[in-house]
Formats: sequence, C-alpha cells, structure tokens
Amino acid sequence: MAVALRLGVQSPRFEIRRDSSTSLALTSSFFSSRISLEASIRSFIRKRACGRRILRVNCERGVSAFFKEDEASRQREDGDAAELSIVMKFGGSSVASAERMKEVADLILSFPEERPVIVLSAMGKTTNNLLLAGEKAVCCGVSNVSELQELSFVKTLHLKTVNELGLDKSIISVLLDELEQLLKGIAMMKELTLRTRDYLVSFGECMSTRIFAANLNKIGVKARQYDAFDIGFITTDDFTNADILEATYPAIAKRLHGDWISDPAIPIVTGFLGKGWKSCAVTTLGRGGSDLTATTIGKALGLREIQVWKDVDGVLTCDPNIYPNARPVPHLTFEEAAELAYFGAQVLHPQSMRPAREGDIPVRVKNSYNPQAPGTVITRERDMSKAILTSIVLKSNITMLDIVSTRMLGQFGFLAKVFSIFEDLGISVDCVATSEVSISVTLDPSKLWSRELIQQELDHVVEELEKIAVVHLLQHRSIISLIGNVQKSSLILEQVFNVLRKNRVNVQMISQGASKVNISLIVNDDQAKQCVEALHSAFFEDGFHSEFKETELGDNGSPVPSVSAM
Ligand SMILES: Nc1ncnc2c1ncn2[C@@H]1O[C@H](COP(=O)(O)OP(=O)(O)O)[C@@H](O)[C@H]1O
Ligand SMILES: N[C@@H](CC(=O)OP(=O)(O)O)C(=O)O
Repeated sequence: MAVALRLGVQSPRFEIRRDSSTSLALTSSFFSSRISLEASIRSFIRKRACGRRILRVNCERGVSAFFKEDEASRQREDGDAAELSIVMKFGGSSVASAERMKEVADLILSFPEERPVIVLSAMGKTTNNLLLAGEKAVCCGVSNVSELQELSFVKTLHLKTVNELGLDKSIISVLLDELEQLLKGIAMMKELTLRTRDYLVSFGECMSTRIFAANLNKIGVKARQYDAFDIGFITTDDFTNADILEATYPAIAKRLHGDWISDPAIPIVTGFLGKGWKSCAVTTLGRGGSDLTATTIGKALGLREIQVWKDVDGVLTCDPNIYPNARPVPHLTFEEAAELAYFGAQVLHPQSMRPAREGDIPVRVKNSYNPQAPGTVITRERDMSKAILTSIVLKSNITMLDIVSTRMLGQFGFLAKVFSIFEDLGISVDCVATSEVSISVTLDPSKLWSRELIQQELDHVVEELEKIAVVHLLQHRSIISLIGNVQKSSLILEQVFNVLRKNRVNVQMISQGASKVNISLIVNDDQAKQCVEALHSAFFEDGFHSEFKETELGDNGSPVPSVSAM
C-alpha cells in the first residue's frame, strides 16, 4: 500500500510509502482514503523527539497525525525536502583570501550529496587586528583613528577580497563605516570595555560570511547569510567568554530548519558570536569559538556529522609549532579531544566537544589545504586495546602554588579551606596534587580566557592562603599533558621518566586526571620544549611500540600481542 501526501504549492512535495523499511505510526481509519487525505492536509512540521525523527502533519479541522520515520526511509522518500545533513566549519586560515574563499566554495561543492550548514570565522588574522585597533584607539585620539594600521589592514583585506571575487562592495561597506565609527567612539571615550571589545571583533565574522554567501550566490549556488546573534545563539553575558545557554538549541533549529524547508539555501552562519540573554548585546564565545558554534548547530539540528576544517591534517600528536615532526592522530574520543583542548592544544576550542558529546555526533577535523588527508575522527568510543599515548600538549607560563598547612597533621578541613579561597576569588585551578598537610596547584593562566592572572590577583591569593598555610609561589612553569590510555599509565610513566632522566629534567609535580585520559607533568618553562621534543621522539618515532611488543604483559599476565602509540 502506498500513501501519498501531496502538499499545497507553497510546501515541498512530501511522499510516504508504507513498506517494510518505513515505520509509520498511523491510525488505519485516518488513512482509509487516499483522496480525502490529499485534500485535507494543511501543513507539516518535522522535529526530533526521543532521538527519533517525527513528522507531524496538520490537517483540516485541527486533526494531526504523527509519523515516525527512520533515517534511511526519510532520505529515500523525501528527495527534494531532505534535511540539512552536516555542518562544515572553516577557520580564519581556511578563508584568508579571495583565492581561499573560492577553494572552500569548490570544496563544499565537491560533496554534492551533502546539504551543509557552513560556519565561518573571520578572514585570516582579522580578529587579532580588530583587537589591536581597539587597544590603540583608546589612546590614539579620534582624528588618528582612520590612520590606524590595523584598521587599514582589515579594510584593505576585505575590499580586495570583494573586488577579486567580482562582488558589489556594498555588501560590506556599511559594516566598514560602522567599524570606523566604533573605533572613533572608543577613541573618544578612551576606554575599551569587554562588551565593546566583543562588538568590535564581531565585524570580522559578519564580513567574512557576507562575502562568502554573496560569492556562492554569484556562482549560482543559493546561499543565505546569518548573524548568529540574530538567529537564537543566546549566551551568558560574560563578554569575551560567553557560555551558550540551552534556549539556543530549539531557537536555532527552528530558524535554520524553518528557512531551509520553506526556501532551501545553504546557511552561512557567523562563528564565534552570540547574544547576551540579559544585555541583548553581541557576545563572543572565547578565542577559537567558531568550533563551538559548529558543534552547537550540529547538536541543535541533530546532524549526521560535524566537520571542522583547519590548516593542518587533523589533530596532531603535538603542536606543530613546537615540534614540526608531529603526526595526525586518526581517532580520538570526545573525552580525549576535550582534555587535549582544555590543556592548551589550540586546534580545538575547549568547550566545543560538549554539544557533540551530548548529541553523540561525530566530529571530523580536516585540512582545507589538503582535503584528501583522512583527518581525525572524534567519537564517543574507540578501540583502546592498542592505544598507549595519543598526543602531547604543552601549556606554558603557568603559575604553581605550593601550600603547606601550618596546623598539625590530621587537621581536617584544610583542603576545603584552600579551595574555598580559590572559589571566593574566582580563580580556576588546572592540576592538583595533595597530601594530608600540603597541596600543590597550578593556576589557569588564561583564566576565563579574557584576562591574565595579574600580579595583583596573585598577591591577593597568597595573602589569603597565608592565613592558614605557608605558601610558595612558583612562576614560569609549564604543564606537559600526556593524553592517552591511562590503563597503561605504568608503561607511559616508565618511558616518561626514562626520557626525563636522560634529559636531566626534574618533574616538580605530577597529576593524573580523573578523566583517566590525562597525565600532567609540571616542569620549568625553559626545559619544556626540549622535554616535549624528547617525549615525542621516544613515544612516536623511536619504535616505542615494537620495543614493548615483546615484553608488555596484558591484564591477565599473558603477553599483549601488539601495542601502538596511538
Ligand atoms: N595538537 C595539535 N594538533 C593540530 N594543530 C595544533 C595542535 N596544537 C596546536 N595546533 C595549532 O592549531 C592550528 C589550527 O587551529 P586554528 O588556528 O584554530 O585553525 P583555524 O583558525 O583554521 O580554525 C594549527 O595551525 C596548529 O598550529
Ligand atoms: N575569529 C575568532 C573565532 C575563531 O574561531 O577563529 P578561528 O576558527 O580562526 O580559530 C578568533 O580568531 O578567535
């Protein structure tokens, strides 16, 4: 039996067949007559409920019917009304010029079977230049704003791109004028607040997306530009480091999905930006926040995959700027990727894994300069049986505090008191090592990403802690985080200490993350780079896995057949 639902001219055609591969929840009396059904339908709406796709068909006289669909039958039977399938995020390095914008457009079109949502960052180094222009505007005087080198850079880059793509400069000229006005306002006020800073950097993403969408339309691919702050990205009012609020998910799903159904066009969304729920002002999600925009859209729309396109062949075994021999890591779990990002790997925004993990949507990290490279796939689980070390992350310029209780051994409540001081002062802690009477902690240098832990704040912490303990403040330290299989921690640590001993490096603190994917070592800043190089060579280049192939014993004491460093 085939039941065809044909909707009016404003709605796309929709047809459902009742066969073995389609599960429909219908009441037979309702579908007794195909003719009356065709006549009675007014509208339909697709949504997700309990992890399933539901089609709600609204008929005359308020009658509604609900259909449960499986993905395969929906794809097959719903050709022209197919839903958005993936999100593709391109970072600043991927869209740094007109040439790059063309290449990215070609790249998107090389996946004709996909119906992507595109998220873009600002072009190249635009964000940094806008921030510098803002800082200089504070003290340069209103009449000198137009001459600011950074403003000229931003103007020239965008106008040149528009020109080279053969687009009308009116798509960005209003924004460029507004930007200059804003900088003059900053110069007049002699002040750059965090709120103004967010508004200032938002011009980068607003311009890149307008240019990209206009270019797609010019080459005949229908695209629609969106400013994230206008379509439901609702955030906290923590300017420069805002958090996405739950209300965002239904709001952006409704807007993007609704527009797509009524008039399909590739959505081009500004990364990094949101709207504060109380202030209604533009907010940003922290540096590199476009990754988070992409994963948020992925979860909101229940997409099949989230792709983040970078300028490297995926997540690498370490930062290629620290050690050029780094290699791509083929597979990571959400946990590993989150830990890696949190402990300083610039490649992913620290919060970006959360929506992907909650929606259980795979994230693929790819290279827009080398699309053939397989990249890194990040999923909920992976086969850890052969995994030892996955990646090494270095975070420098860390402050460490050694806090020793002045009270007797056995005094309870010491840890609680120490942490309540951090809480009161709003200071977040990275690594912790404790004994009954002493505690060592490292302090997050980027604290909330926006302001450095300034000396004044450090002095304040020490002053408070000295009321209950003897405190040693140790600066210029580095955290080397070893992301991997902590089930194999003895093996990892044995190798680590061999390497460090050979290199005459003393570890000052060691901490094993509760997440079970991270061992952190604290060393002096001036020894850190050399340590990372030596550790990378030992784990990824010097036949570490084959060496252990022969000797390593499994959990039950029997030899482990083979091990690999990834
Ligand atoms: N472990 C790592 N793996 C890959 N890239 C890393 C790693 N650590 C740091 N990076 C740096 O991150 C950069 C890619 O991230 P990012 O600058 O955010 O790209 P985009 O601006 O294109 O989104 C790389 O060019 C590389 O220098
Ligand atoms: N443009 C913003 C947001 C961003 O995500 O950039 P990128 O994807 O180029 O790291 C920044 O520079 O922080």
